[in-house]
Amino acid sequence: MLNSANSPVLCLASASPRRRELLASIGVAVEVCPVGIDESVHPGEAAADYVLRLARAKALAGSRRSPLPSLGSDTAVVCDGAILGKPRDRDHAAAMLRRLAGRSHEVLTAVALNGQAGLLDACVVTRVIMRPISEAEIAAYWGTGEPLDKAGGYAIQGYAAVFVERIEGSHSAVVGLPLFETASLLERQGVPCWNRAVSR
Ligand SMILES: Cc1cn([C@H]2C[C@H](O)[C@@H](COP(=O)(O)OP(=O)(O)OP(=O)(O)O)O2)c(=O)[nH]c1=O
Repeated sequence: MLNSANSPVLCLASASPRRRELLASIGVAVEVCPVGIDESVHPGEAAADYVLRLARAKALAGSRRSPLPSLGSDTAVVCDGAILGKPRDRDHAAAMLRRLAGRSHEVLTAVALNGQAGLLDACVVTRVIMRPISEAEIAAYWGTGEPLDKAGGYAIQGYAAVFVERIEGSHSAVVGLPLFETASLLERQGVPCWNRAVSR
């Protein structure tokens, strides 16, 4: 019954295994089409504009690779208005975690879906509140290997869960794809999720 057991219904314009797993969790099987996009921030660009621009660009690039409806997404960690991308190295990762510890920051995730209804998008903001983190923990966390490919240098779905006191918003959005908003976009584009044949 679930699409995940059948043929792909969506082109996922992303190299992120998290996004593929999140879509599979709501019964959406994808064709993975990673696209190379310049992720530099434009001067003076607001964080929401930035993630939306990248999500749209990824979705459109996916549409050039596949005839299926195409989904792109982007996640950024924002602290005091500064966009924190992925850490370059150990020192950069440690500096990011020191900055995020003992306070709250925002995670912005945009999703764009190009399909029969055109290019539709949504942007979700989630507040993440972290407890203070010791220098020993910061050093040990680097050793887990988690920080490198994550915005802000941490993974809420992994070892960094012990640092996160609470969130206000969407857990799936922090991991890389806001599932509630994504399901709504899929429905508007006529792309089936697990509940397509069930009345609401
Ligand atoms: C904050 C946070 C981010 N992340 C991830 C989500 C995204 O995959 C990544 C941010 O980088 P993105 O550029 O949004 O995505 P990506 O490079 O992984 O994949 P692609 O551009 O091909 O779609 O950080 C977590 O997995 N957990 C977290 O807690």
